[in-house]
Amino acid sequence: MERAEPDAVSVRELRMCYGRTEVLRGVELTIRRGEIFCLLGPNGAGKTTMIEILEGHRRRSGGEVRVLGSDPGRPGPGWRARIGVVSQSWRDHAQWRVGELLSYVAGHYPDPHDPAELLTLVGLTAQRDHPVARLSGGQRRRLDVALGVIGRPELLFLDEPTAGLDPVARRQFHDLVTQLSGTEGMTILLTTHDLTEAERLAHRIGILVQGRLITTGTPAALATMTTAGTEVRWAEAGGQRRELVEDPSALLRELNERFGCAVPELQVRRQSLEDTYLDLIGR
Ligand SMILES: Nc1ncnc2c1ncn2[C@@H]1O[C@H](COP(=O)(O)OP(=O)(O)OP(=O)(O)O)[C@@H](O)[C@H]1O
Repeated sequence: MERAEPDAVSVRELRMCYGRTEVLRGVELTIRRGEIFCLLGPNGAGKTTMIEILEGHRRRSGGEVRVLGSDPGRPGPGWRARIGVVSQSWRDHAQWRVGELLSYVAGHYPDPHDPAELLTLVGLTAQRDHPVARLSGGQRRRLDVALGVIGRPELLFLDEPTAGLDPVARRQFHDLVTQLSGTEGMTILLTTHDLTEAERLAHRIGILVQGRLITTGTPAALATMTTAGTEVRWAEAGGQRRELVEDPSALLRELNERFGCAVPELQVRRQSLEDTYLDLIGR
């Protein structure tokens, strides 16, 4: 019955106060099944608080929340096994061996992944017999992810999953998330401060500022939301010229005619998600 719920997450008028400080102020959000949704926002905006409420780890002050059809504040039996949380608490299990820990956690789920296959998927086969304490930061992060998805969750929460990873490990992690979303049809909610990561991974992005979700949209739609689209720069008459245009073709033709084929110091740059983000949070 619960599985007939069309959306993975539905949030209406969500409010959260710590004492007298209001941290979430009427958040409205829907995440469709199978979506990778990325929550962006400055430090202290309320992202972790919101994720903890959706995971059922924090009691909200007000509003309606449904996660996989249930209220995470009062989940039904079996609900917790349907969500995956990538946590760092496994570091307390430093003496466990990687493969043993994964097999132990798999034993708590009705239909878990095969631990050996999952180790291959996250690139930790060579570390199967290593104690958790001996893993590097990036390897631990992969183990965190393996532990978060071992129970084949329908919805996975990732709070700043690539913080501290080097560029190669980060790219491998992106491939892993895309693969999990594609092959398992998993819904994924992640937070990050890396806008390139958000652009690369997310089907939709939401920007949370001071406890309010001020906009949601696809990365492409958000990138051109607050500006004309393309920035063209060139040098002329001893100075720098800059124009923002929706379609640069006409301007480029005009510059070519004016200068011949080599327009001095020509730069053409699409407006990025970062431009919109900085513009929106700066307002
Ligand atoms: N347990 C708590 N008690 C009191 N205030 C808290 C608690 N947890 C978070 N806060 C406050 O709530 C606000 C939102 O914090 P939260 O961690 O949700 O933000 P965030 O968007 O995840 O930030 P960051 O990007 O820095 O991780 C902050 O002002 C923080 O100081």
